Amino acid sequence: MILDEIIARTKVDLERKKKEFPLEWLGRSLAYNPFPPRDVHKVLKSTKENPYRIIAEIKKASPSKGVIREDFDPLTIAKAYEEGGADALSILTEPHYFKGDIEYLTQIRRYVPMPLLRKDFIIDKYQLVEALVYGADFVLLIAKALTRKQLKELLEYTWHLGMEALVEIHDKKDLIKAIFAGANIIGINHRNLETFEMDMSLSERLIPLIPNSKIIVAESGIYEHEQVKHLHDVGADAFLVGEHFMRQDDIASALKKLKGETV
Ligand SMILES: O=C(O)c1ccccc1NCC(=O)[C@H](O)[C@H](O)COP(=O)(O)O
Repeated sequence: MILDEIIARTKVDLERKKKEFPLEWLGRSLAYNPFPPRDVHKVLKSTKENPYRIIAEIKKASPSKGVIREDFDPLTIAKAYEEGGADALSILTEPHYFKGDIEYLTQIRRYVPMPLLRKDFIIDKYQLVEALVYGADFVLLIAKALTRKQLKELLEYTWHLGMEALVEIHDKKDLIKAIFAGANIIGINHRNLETFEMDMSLSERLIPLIPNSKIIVAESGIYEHEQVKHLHDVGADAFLVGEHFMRQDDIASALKKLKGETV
């Protein structure tokens, strides 16, 4: 089970980090934090003027695809996303399976204006403080990786720190967890994180069950404008896209095309 494996590895790293840099130490650096979190609601909610909100992902590798992009410079990619009109960036910070690095958040935050998502396997409040210190505006919380109680506690602590969370679901059980925890932003991941199977009709089935007040993000397997248009028509506000962009030479043009702009 890959998700269990990633979480077990994350726990080992976490114990080491907590010894090396105790929470009190990390917390102290918040006094000098140059990166207060920014409002992500207004950039992710679809409007008439800007219907297709894009969260563009920076990821070198993944368990299902291996290395996706050899020529990988996170800041260059972030700038291309800015040029293409991305609304927010999703930055993989998990080091072993996605070849990410938490330092990418700080590097990118200095140079691009869009809100940043810390995309990782968050199971502990320590990682939320870390996300804030390194410059994240919002974090990923995966419903399947957490109990109801854990999800609620982590979500509330995220808000306490002034950040937001994208709460990711893959079925009705996850959705119920997300609603009970009080999630404002719900991501429907078309990818099953255990089997890697894709179900592109999942958004169609789950969106009608989500209260209107929530911001809805369609995640994974998105590569053409027709898909974005269809998912928007069934109620999605924003679209999380990784692999498609990571495989492009001209990332900015690919982003514009995905939004339906003529390039
Ligand atoms: O993608 C994987 O192999 C994976 C495995 C285990 C946990 C998470 C995983 N991926 C995270 C994601 O779902 C994607 O990075 C994200 O939604 C973007 O998807 P895509 O556009 O298909 O790269």
